[in-house]
Amino acid sequence: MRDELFESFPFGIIRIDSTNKIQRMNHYAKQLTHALDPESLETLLTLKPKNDITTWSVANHQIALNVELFMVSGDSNRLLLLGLEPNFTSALPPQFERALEDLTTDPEEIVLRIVTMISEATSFERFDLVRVNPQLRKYSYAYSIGLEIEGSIYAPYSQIRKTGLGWILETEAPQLSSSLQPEGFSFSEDPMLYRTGFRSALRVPILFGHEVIGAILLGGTKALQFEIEDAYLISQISRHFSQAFYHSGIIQERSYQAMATSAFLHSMAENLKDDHILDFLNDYCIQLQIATQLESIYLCLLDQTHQQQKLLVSAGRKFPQKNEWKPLDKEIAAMLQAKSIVCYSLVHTSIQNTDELLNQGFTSTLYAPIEHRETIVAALVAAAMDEKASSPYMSGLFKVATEQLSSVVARLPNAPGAVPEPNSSRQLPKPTRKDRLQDQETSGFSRIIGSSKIMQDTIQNAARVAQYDFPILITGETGTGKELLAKAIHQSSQVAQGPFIVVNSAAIPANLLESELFGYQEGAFSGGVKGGKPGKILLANRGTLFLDEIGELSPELQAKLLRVIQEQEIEPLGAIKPIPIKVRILSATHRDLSSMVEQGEFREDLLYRLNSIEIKIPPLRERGQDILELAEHMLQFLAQSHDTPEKTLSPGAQDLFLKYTWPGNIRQLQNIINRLYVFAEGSTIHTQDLPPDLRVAETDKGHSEKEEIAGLLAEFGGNKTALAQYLGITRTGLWKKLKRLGLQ
Ligand SMILES: Nc1ncnc2c1ncn2[C@@H]1O[C@H](COP(=O)(O)OP(=O)(O)OP(=O)(O)O)[C@@H](O)[C@H]1O
Repeated sequence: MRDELFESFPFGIIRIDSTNKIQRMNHYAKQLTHALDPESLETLLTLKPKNDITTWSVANHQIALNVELFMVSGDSNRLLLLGLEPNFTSALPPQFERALEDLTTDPEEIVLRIVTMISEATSFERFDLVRVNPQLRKYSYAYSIGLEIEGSIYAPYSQIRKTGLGWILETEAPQLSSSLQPEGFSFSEDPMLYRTGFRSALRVPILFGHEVIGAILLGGTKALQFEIEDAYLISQISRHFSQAFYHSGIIQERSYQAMATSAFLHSMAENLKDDHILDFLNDYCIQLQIATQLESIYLCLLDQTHQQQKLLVSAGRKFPQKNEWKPLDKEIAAMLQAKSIVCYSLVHTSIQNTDELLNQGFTSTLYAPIEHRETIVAALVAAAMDEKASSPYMSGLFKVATEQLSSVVARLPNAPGAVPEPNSSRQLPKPTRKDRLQDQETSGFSRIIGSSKIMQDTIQNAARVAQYDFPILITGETGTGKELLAKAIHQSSQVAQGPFIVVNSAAIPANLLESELFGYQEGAFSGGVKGGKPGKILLANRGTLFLDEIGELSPELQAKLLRVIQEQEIEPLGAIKPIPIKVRILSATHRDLSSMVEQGEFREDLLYRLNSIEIKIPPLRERGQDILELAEHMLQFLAQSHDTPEKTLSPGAQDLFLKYTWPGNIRQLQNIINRLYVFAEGSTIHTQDLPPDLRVAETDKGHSEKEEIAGLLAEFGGNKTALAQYLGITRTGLWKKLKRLGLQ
C-alpha cells in the first residue's frame, strides 16, 4: 500500500543531524538532489517542524518542493521528506480517498473508518486514536486497540509536555521512534512501552487548520517496524479525515451533553414530589425566559379532547389570561393541527399573521407542543417584542425544551377539572414501571413506517416475541430496516431499561473484531482508567446485543460467540477468569445462513442458537403503498426540519415510485428523496424531476433487480463507489449484492 503511493511520486528523504550535517537517506527521485545545495539547506533548516511548501531556484529553473518534517527520536535528528509534485502533500492512494467519500457524521463510524484505513496502511500491535481540545486543555482516547500497555500512560494535561503526545502537540509534526531503547527514551511513556514489549512507536498529529485536534499513536513490537514513509502516509490519511474527525468530535460532545442533561432531568422529574411539580414548571419558565430574553413565556395545559386550554404557569410580562379552562386559542388549535411548533410574526409576511398576542404589543410569538405518549398534552408559548420568538433558532431551542418538559408535564393528569390548583398538595399518580414500558413500546414500533399487510404482520410478530428472551434472527435485504426493528424489539423487551449495543461485523476489520466484541484483560488502558477495555458483549450486559451482518463473522469468532451464548459468560482477551453475563441476543443478516451452513461457512449449532425465532423483513418492492408512505414521511420531515414548504409527489411520480424495484431499499429511497427535496422546483415533484432509472420503470415494467443494478452500473461507468452512494449502501454491501446477482 505504502509503496503504491511512493512509487507514483518523485520524493527523497534527507537527514539533518544536530551538527547540521546533511545526509541523504534515499532518493527515489534524482531530481531532488539538485535541491540540496548549501543555500537551500540553510533555508530548510529554518523551516518549522511542520509541513511546508518551499520554492527553490535551482540552476536555471524553479522547482517547488513540498517539504514535510518528521522527528526520529533516540537522537535529535530531523528527517525531511521532500517532494517535487505540486500535489504531493495532498495525494493519497485512491482506495483511501474512496473510504472518505461517503460522508458520515457518525462519530463511531468515522473512528472505525480511521482504524480500518490505518490498519490497511501499516501493521502495528497497538493503536490509539486521541482527541485533543487545546482550548479546554483536555484530551481523551477515542479508540484504543492492541497490546495492553504495562503501567498508566495517561498524563494530566499539565504534564503532557513530557509525553510523545505533548511533543506532537507542540511541534505539530509526526514523531517516529524507530528503535525504542532504554538509553534513548524520549518521552515519559517510553519505559512503559518498552516494558510491554514495544520496540518502535509512531505518533502522528491530526491537524485541522492550524490546530492539533488529535493524534494517532502506533506501537510496534519490532525495531524499525515503522519507517518515515509510514509517518508520511499516516499524516496524509490524517489530513484527509481531519475535518470529519473534528466535526464528529463536536457532534459526540453535544450528544454526550444532551444525554447527560436528559438523564439528569428525567431523574429530577422522577424524584419530584407531586406537590412540587407546578413550582418546578414555574421555575423552569422563569429560567427559560431569563436565558432566552424573551418577553413572555407561559405553559398551557390542554384537555384530553383538545377543546379547552388552561394557563398553568407563566414568566415575564403577564398575559391577560386566568388560570382556568377556556376554549382553545386559534393559534394553539393551529399548533395541534400542525402537530409541531408554529410561529407568528408581524414582520414576516410569509408567516400567516392572525395572532391576537400580536395586537398586544408583541411582534412575534411561538407555540410549541409538549407530547406525552404521542398525544399533545400541553403547549409552551413564547412572545417577544422583536423577531426572536419566530426565529429558527428559538424553534430549535423550544423543541428541546418541550422534549425535556414532557416527562414532568406527563405527571399532571390532563382531564378537564382534574388539574391540581397551584401549590395544592393533592397526590398525583406516579407513572408506574409498566406505564413507562408501554410508553416505550409504542414509541419503538411506532417509528417503523409501513401499513402494508406484510409489514404490519412483521411488526406484530416482532412485538409479540419482544417480550420473551429468545434470540431473534432478523433477515432481509440491506436497508430494509433490520436495525430499526431490532431497536424496537429491545425497547419493548424486558431489558428495555438496559443498554442496546450494536456490533456490525462487516464494518469492523476482522483482526479488530475480536477485541471489539470481547474486550481486553484488566490493566491500565485508555485514559489511564484501570479495568481494561470492556468488549461490546460486556457493555450489553443486562440489555440487548445486536449483531448486525452476523454472516460475516469468522469461524473462530463464531466458535467464541457460541461459547458465550451457551455458557452465559465471556472471557476477555488475556483474562484470568470468565465474567458471567446476561445478554439478550438479536442478530441480523442479508445472507442466507442456511446455505452458508451447507457450504461450511457458518456453524450450524450457532445458527440454531441465534435463530430460535426468525423475522424476515420484506424488501421495499414487496411492500406496496409503504413506499409512498415512507416517501411522504421523509418529505414532511425534511420540510419541517428545514422550515420550508412541504413538497409532494405528483400522481405520475407516485406511480413510478411504485413500479421501481428499489434495490437499495429505504436507504436508496431516502437518498432520492433528499435529492428531490433539494432540486425539484415548486411544491409538486413531477415525473421529469425523478432520476433516469426511476423513469425507465415507466416503460420497462418487467425489470428485474439484476437488470436494474446492471443498468445502473453501466450508467455510473462502472464506478462502484458512486453507485453504492446512490443506492445508499456501503461499498461492501454493493459488492455483496453484485456477487449475489452474478454481476461481479
Ligand atoms: N419502516 C421504516 N420506517 C422508517 N424508517 C425506516 C424504516 N425502515 C428503515 N428505515 C430507515 O432506513 C435506514 C436503514 O434502516 P436500517 O439501518 O435499520 O436497515 P438495515 O436493514 O439494518 O440495513 P443494513 O443491512 O444495510 O445494515 C435507517 O435510517 C432507518 O431509520
